Amino acid sequence: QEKKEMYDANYIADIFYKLNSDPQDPKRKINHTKGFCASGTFEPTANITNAVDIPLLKQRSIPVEVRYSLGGASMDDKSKTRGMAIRLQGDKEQWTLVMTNSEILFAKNPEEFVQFLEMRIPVNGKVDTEKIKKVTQEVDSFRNYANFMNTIGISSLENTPFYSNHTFWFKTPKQKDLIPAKWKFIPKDGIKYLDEKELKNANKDFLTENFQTYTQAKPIEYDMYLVYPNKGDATDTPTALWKGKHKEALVGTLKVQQYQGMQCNKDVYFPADLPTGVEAPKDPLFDLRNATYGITFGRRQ
Ligand code: HEM
Repeated sequence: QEKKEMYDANYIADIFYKLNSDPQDPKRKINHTKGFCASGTFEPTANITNAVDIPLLKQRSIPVEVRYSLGGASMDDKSKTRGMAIRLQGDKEQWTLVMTNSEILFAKNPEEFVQFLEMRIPVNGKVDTEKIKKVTQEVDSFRNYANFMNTIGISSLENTPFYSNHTFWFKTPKQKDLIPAKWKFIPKDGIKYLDEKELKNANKDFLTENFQTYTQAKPIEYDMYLVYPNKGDATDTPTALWKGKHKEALVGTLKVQQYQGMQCNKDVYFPADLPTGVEAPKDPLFDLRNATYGITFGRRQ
């Protein structure tokens, strides 16, 4: 029990600082550090509120702020993990969705989350890669995450999908109980990875460069789907990969049009910022996640 209480948001913020901070730039974001900002619109599917009772989605076109990022403190766009944080700014309500290009998180609880990060902190200037390899195979969540990441490649943003990881809870017009669903944003250009030649030609800022070139002609579009669990799919952990076919609902289309510089790198995006009709996940990490974002944002001020 004592151990559990140690792993609060402050403790986890400290770990991120040990892993990712830069003494030259002490006020930078310490996870998903490199990123850029964009804007666009979200156009809900007509009548989607017949499936889920979210009044925000009655608005025909909702302005959106977007922050694309790389995982960790990587400064190289040729790394694999991507983040997309978006804020739907409706006339009356807003909805912040904070996602990565992985369908699953690497940890099912605070203990695993801490273990995953702590083993990556250099000791006497050295990262213990042997230990990381060994523990990755030993812990189910770590191994499953590593296996998932091995199935994907390095992608440009118009070819990158983004996932909620967590299962959220949705109000429907007819049922009393909320229903569980994950969400995903699937690029209309399809999910594709850079081939060897493209990788060789890409530089460490290719994501921004590609985005700016692409959006001169047209927006990058993603279809947002709710994915409903099948019988037996776990809804109480961000580590569960829901395999096979699922019932889905097309919620709407995100169109990302305008590059907006780097100013939003200073901002924070709270995954618990939800509109009427959507409720928080019931897993052991969501609240801690939000509390940690608050702490690291606070330390930047
Ligand atoms: C469960 C799935 C998770 C996803 C999909 C996710 C995704 C992201 C993304 C996309 C960002 C960058 C947001 C931005 O653009 O500013 C971010 C930031 C961050 N994440 Fe997560 N994350 C997850 C879980 C967690 C958990 C469990 C923790 C810690 C308990 C955590 C700690 C952080 C921190 C400290 C930041 C920086 C926040 C800031 O200072 O602005 N993440 N995450």
